[in-house]
Amino acid sequence: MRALETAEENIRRLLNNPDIIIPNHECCTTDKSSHTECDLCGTEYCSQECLQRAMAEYHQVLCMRTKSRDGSHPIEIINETWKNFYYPPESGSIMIFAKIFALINQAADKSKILHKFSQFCQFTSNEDEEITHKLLGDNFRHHIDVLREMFVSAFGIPECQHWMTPEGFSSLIALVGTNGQGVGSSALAEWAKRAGDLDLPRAEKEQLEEFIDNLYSNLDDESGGFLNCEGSALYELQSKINHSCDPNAEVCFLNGNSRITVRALKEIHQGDEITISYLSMCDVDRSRHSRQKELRANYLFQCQCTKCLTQAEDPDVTSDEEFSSGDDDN
Ligand SMILES: C[S@@+](CC[C@H](N)C(=O)[O-])C[C@H]1O[C@@H](n2cnc3c(N)ncnc32)[C@H](O)[C@@H]1O
Repeated sequence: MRALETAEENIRRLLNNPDIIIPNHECCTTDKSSHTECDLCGTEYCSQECLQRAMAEYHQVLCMRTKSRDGSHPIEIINETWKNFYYPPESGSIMIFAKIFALINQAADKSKILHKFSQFCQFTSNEDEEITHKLLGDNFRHHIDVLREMFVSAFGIPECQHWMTPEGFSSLIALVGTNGQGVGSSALAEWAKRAGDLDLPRAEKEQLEEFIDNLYSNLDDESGGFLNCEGSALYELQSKINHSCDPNAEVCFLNGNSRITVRALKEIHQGDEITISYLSMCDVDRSRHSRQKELRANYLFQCQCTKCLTQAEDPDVTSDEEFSSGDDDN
């Protein structure tokens, strides 16, 4: 998910203005001289190393083997269908399923990689709470079935039969839904961070900061928050970390790429459980009732963190500012 465009190309595209020039080009991390592509299908990679790794792990299965895009390849059909279901499509998030099937299909030792996936939580519902993951609810059921049939025809391999039934495919969706981590990389954000860190004379620094502020405010008007190369990723270790509404650590992307970091928010002693928040910074400050509602809908659990247990006697009130989903207050 490394951005392939330069920061300048990024801003020109997002503002639909081909004349914008950004200063301090040395802060842009995109190195086009290292870019390469798959000879057969033309998929672009940030480096030869990245292409070789993809080839070794999954690209031989995903490769369309032609550079012409006429919409008939199963991968194109899956992507197009996804875009029709969602806007903005963030089509990367459907490609994680294609990558999972391709990884297994291409692996020499299929049982080893299947074992890895079996280590992630993959419940579709929490029977004690009588709740089902919101992606699997009535509104989404038809979409899931359409996608399942497409995946069956594109990747129907014997080793993955357990995910090809309606229940099995739902459990795969729940696996990504409850363990997946959103990743966004943006050439502009990387440039802005590095440019902001430059050691410059005061007047020059203020001018640069003003330029960056203006860029972001224009971007907000033009494209909203949709700036990044976005997708979902599964991190084996990070997905083992439980949620707390008063976490002692947080997840961050220090380099603006897909390398994840878990950073302490307070002192953590030997033997303490490391916890992160599955809720956004803003949502984690809401009432216990609102937090639990969101965690039940998205992650299928009744939060047992220390903060929730301490607030167990609080009345079931919803925070003034409700979650953006606008769900019923159940
Ligand atoms: C991404 S996994 C976290 C790792 C998981 N505990 C494991 O053993 O693999 C998320 C699941 O962990 C459990 N979980 C995480 N935080 C929790 C909390 N605060 N209270 C209760 N269950 C929690 C829930 O079952 C949730 O669906």
